[in-house]
Amino acid sequence: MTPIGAQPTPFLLSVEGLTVSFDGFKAVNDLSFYVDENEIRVIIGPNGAGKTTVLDLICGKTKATAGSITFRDKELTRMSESQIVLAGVGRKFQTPSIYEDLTVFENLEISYPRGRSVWGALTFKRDAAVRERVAEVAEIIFLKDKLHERGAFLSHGQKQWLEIGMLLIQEPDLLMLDEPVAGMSVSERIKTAELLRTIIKDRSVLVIEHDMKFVEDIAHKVTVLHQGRILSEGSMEKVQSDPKVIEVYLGH
Ligand SMILES: Nc1ncnc2c1ncn2[C@@H]1O[C@H](COP(=O)(O)OP(=O)(O)OP(=O)(O)O)[C@@H](O)[C@H]1O
Repeated sequence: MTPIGAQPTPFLLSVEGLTVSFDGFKAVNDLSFYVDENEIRVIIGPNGAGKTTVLDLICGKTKATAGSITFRDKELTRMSESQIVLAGVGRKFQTPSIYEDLTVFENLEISYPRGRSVWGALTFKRDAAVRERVAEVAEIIFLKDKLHERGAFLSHGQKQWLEIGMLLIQEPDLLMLDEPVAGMSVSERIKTAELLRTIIKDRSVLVIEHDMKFVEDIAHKVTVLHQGRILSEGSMEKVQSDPKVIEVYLGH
C-alpha cells in the first residue's frame, strides 16, 4: 500500500485482491503481490496452490472473479489475451511449442512482430532488421551456431531456450515462464539461470519453479503460494527458513 501523500511506487506489475472462483472453489483467493522493474520473481508452492492459475489470470487465459492486475498503466483484467500480448506480456507454457520442421532461424523469424510500424515497400530494410534481431536473440539463447538446425534436432533444453527466444524477439516487458528447467541437465539449468540474468536488463521475469537450487540461483524475491493465498514472501533465505513454508512445502 502506498502511504497517503507519497508518490505511487513504479511497480511493473501490481496484483491486488485477485480472486478466481471455479464453481465456488477459490483457486486464487484475494491475492496481492507486486513485481518491480528488472526483477526475477519466483512463485513456488505445493501442487494445486494456484501458481499456474495466477499466470493464466495475468495473461488473460482465465478471467478473474475479482481484483485487479495493473501492468504499467493498463488494467489487464479488462483486456483480451491478444491485447495483453501486445501490451508486452509474454508467456511460455511448460512444454515447448516450437515448429520442429523449421530451423532455429525460421522459428525466430516467424515470431518477429509484424505490423508495428509501416514498412510498406521497405522490405529490404525490414529483412535486415529481422536478421539482425534474430542473430541477437540467437546469441542470448545459446543457439547462434545452430541457426540452420531444424527444431526437431535440438535437445529438450535447446527447444526450451528457442521458445524463450521466440518470446524475446517480441520484446516483452514481462516474461512469464512455467517450470523452465524441468527436464533440463545440470549444465542447461546453469545456462538458463545465466540467460534469465541477461534478459532482465530490459524486462522483468515471473517464474514458476519447483527446482529449489535453480530458485536459489535466480530469484530476487520468492512468493510462496498455498491454497490460493500468499504463505510467505521475501528473499529465498527468508522463505526457506519460514516454519510455515517448511511445514507445507519444503519439508516434504
Ligand atoms: N479451469 C479450472 N476449473 C476448475 N478448477 C481448476 C481450473 N484450473 C485450476 N483449477 C484448480 O485450481 C487449483 C489450483 O491449480 P493450479 O494448476 O493453479 O495449481 P499449481 O499451483 O499450478 O499446481 P501444480 O504445481 O500442480 O502445477 C487446483 O485445485 C486445480 O484443480
